[in-house]
Order: sequence, then C-alpha cells, then structure tokens
Amino acid sequence: MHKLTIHPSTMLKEENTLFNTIVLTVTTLVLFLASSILQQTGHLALFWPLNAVLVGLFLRFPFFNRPYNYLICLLVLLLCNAACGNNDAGSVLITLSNMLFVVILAKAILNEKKTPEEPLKLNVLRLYSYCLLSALISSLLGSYGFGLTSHQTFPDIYSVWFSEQFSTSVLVLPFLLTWNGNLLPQKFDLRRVMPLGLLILSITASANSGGIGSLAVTLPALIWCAISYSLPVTCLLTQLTGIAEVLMVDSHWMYSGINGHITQIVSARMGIASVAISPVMVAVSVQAINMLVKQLSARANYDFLTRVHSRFGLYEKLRLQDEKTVNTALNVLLLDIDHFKSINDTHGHDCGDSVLTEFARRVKDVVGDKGIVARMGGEEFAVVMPDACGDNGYLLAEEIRAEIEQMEVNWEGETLSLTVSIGLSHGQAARRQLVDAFDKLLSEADRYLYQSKKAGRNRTSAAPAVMDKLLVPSAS
Ligand SMILES: Nc1nc2c(ncn2[C@@H]2O[C@H](COP(=O)(O)OP(=O)(O)OP(=O)(O)O)[C@@H](O)[C@H]2O)c(=O)[nH]1
Repeated sequence: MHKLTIHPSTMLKEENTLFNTIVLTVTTLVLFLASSILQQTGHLALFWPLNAVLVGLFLRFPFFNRPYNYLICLLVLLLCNAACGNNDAGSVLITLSNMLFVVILAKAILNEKKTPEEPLKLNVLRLYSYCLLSALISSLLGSYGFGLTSHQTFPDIYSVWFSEQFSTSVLVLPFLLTWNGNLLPQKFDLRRVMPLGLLILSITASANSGGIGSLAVTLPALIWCAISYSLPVTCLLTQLTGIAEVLMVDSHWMYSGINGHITQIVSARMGIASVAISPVMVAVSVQAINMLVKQLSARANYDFLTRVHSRFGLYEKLRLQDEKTVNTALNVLLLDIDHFKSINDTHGHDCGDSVLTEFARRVKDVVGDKGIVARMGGEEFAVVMPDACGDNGYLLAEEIRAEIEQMEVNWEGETLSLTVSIGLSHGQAARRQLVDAFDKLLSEADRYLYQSKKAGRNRTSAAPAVMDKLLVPSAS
C-alpha cells in the first residue's frame, strides 16, 4: 500500500551516450555550485542537496547506473574542489563520502526492482531506512575527513553530518522520484487552494513561534495537502516546507554558535525528517486507494465477458449524461439472441461464451459512437441511442440484425450462425429525467421484443408510429 512507483524518465535517451555524459557532468557541476552557496566557509553545510539529487538522477535514468558514470561524478567533484583550493586529504575524503552516500542509496533502491519490464516499486518506509543507512555509513568517512582540519570532536561532527544527510535525502528524494512533469491542476478552483493556504499560514506560524515543537505545526496542513493533491505535489510541498524549516532552524542555531547547540540542531533535523514521512505515506495511500476505486468501478461498469457496459455501468453513464443534457429524444433497442440455449446445449457453455463475446463485438462495431451498448443479462443486450428520431433507431436495429444474420462463429471445426430479435422504443427525456425515461422505454422495448419473438424471431418490432412511417409491416 505504501509504495512509490518510480517510472524511468524519458527525457534522456540511453543511446545518446555523449550527450548523457555531458548532462551528468554539467548537473554535478551545477549541483556542487548550488550546494556550496549554502555552505559557510569552515562550517558544515546547512543543506547539501547534491548527494540526494544525484541519487534521484541515477534512479530516474537507470541507464546511468554504471561504474563509469559514478566515476565521472566523483571526478567532477574532485576537480570542483581542487578549483576551489580544497586539495587536502580531508576534502578528498569528504568528496569520497558524498559519492559513497550516492552509491549505497542508489544501489540499495535499484536492488528493489523485481523484473526489468515493471517499474520500480518502493515501500516508503524502506526508502527512509535506506536513507538512514546510507547516511549512517557515509557520514563516518565525511566526518573523519572534516575532522582532519576542524577543532570540533568527531561525535559532534558525525551527528551534524549524519542528520543533514538523512534529513536532506528524506526531503528531496520523494519528489524527485515521483515528479512526472505535471504539477498544475487542469482547472483552477478556490477550494483546492485552501490546503496550500493553510500550509503557508502554518509555516509562517512555525517561523514566528520558534522552539523545536513548532516544527510539527505544519503537519495537519501537510496531511490535508496529501489528501487533496497528487502525490508529486504533496512531495514537493513537503520538501519545500521541510527545507524552509531546516534552513530556519540551522541558521538560527548556527548564528548563535553551533558548538553549544548540536543536540538542538540534530534533534530538529531528525524531527523535520520524521514529520516529512507522514504526508508522503498518506499521499501514497490515497493514490493507491484512488487507483483501487478506479479499477473496481471499471469492473462494475463493464461486463467481464463481453467488455460492453454492464447494466450498472449503463445507468452510471446515463446519470452522467443526464447532468449535461437538457431535453433529448431517445431510442432504446433491446436485443435478444434467438435460440441461444440450444447453442449452449449442443456445443457447451464455453462455446456460448465465445458466441456472446463475438456478438457483442459486432454490435459495438455497428453502433460505433451512435449509442451505448450494454449487456443487460444472459443473452440480452440494450443499445441506447440519444439525440435521434425513431426512424434512425429502426435503421440501426436493422443494421445490427443484418450484421448478426451474416455473422459466422467457428467453434471446433464447425461454423455456427445466429439471428437476433429486437424490440425498439422511442420517446423524449426531459431535463434530469433521462434515467426515468430510459426505464419506461426499456419496458416498452421489452414488449416489442416479445412481439418479434412471437412473430418468428430475426426481426425488429417497434411502435406503430415508427413502423407506419417507414412502411414496414408490424410484427403483431
Ligand atoms: N454460455 C453462456 N450462457 C448463458 C450466459 N448467461 C445466460 N446464458 C444462457 O442463455 C440461455 C438463455 O436461454 P433462453 O432464455 O431460454 O432463451 P433462448 O434459448 O435464447 O430462446 P429465445 O430467446 O426464446 O429465442 C440459457 O440457457 C442460459 O443458461 C452466459 O454468460 N454464458
């Protein structure tokens, strides 16, 4: 249930090796510059997004996952550091630590892929535990490297380093892994903006009230966003909220001297990372529930065997149409395969199923976009044809009848043929009365279907008004 689906991005093509290498090099360079801006000289970084973004890149473009691509990133980072005058052993160890984080996290997540064909599905809790593990291991090396030129103790450096790596990856990765390039809603609705408004208010309140506890103030608004918006939007909002809080906390404690406040910084970062888990988990669950509801309603709306609308699906469709239509003419055709029982009795139930499927397919082909086809049960089908006069309904019924008459179904070397009897009714549906009008016309069509059966089958019967107009002899 709490699984993120990571779809490979199509923005880059695997075969453009040179171009991809340039993209990877430039991205690493830009990320290094952006992350360096957030770092004060001689201090640990407030926020170092480079590692997490690189992991995102390796996961969204799985073809990057080759040793030489990791080496390219390492080389770019070493050169960048050298260009900034950081040539000492400590800087090299720090760079190695950053790449160690990238390799451990990317490999651990990619290892979750079950089959090459299916997209990678990753449990949210596993994502967080992999972030924790990568941060715990890589921070050992980074803290040791930083300690070579720092007067701070290893445990202090380690706890700040680890908490930064963990909280940054937890905030940055969910959005990078779920972003599909589509964030804005299709239509603007004031009510949809309310969760975002509450989030902005709660961030402002959190910034003004201060104190570690204030970090959780944004949680209710983030949960509301998770229920209201798509998964990528929730991940983005969680990310932005978390980053704003990390920067607020870090800059507050940093400027008042990091040494005395390491416990507060670490606890705040871990708190922010833990708060960030909940909205993402809620959003993933909401997405899974929505998908399930969609699948279930598709199952209920369509007949499993013939893939035309089910009786329930037809009523749903009519209800939806009723909201849009004002006043409409309506033809209802009720179709019943003749002597269908004998097909079952002679050739078996499987043959009967196959005949039903082929019958429905042919009817759907003939009807096209002129109406809705539904299986009402057994070997009985309905066609609803809105916005048409009775003559058109009759012509369509005859077209269907002729198509079925010349249809052949091959079953175990035998060729079967069949016929269909049709009852047609025509009427008007007033605004918001489409379903009621359909119900009445359906029972009328049933009476005409009975007439067709009684008159010898393989024919269409309708109200005298329609038949007289077309000069067709009435069945009764
Ligand atoms: N194979 C198969 N048979 C079904 C299904 N649903 C209903 N039937 C069968 O359809 C047959 C309908 O038979 P009847 O209602 O007696 O009608 P008929 O034989 O078509 O005769 P007329 O309608 O009078 O021409 C029954 O034998 C049902 O068991 C189904 O999903 N698959």
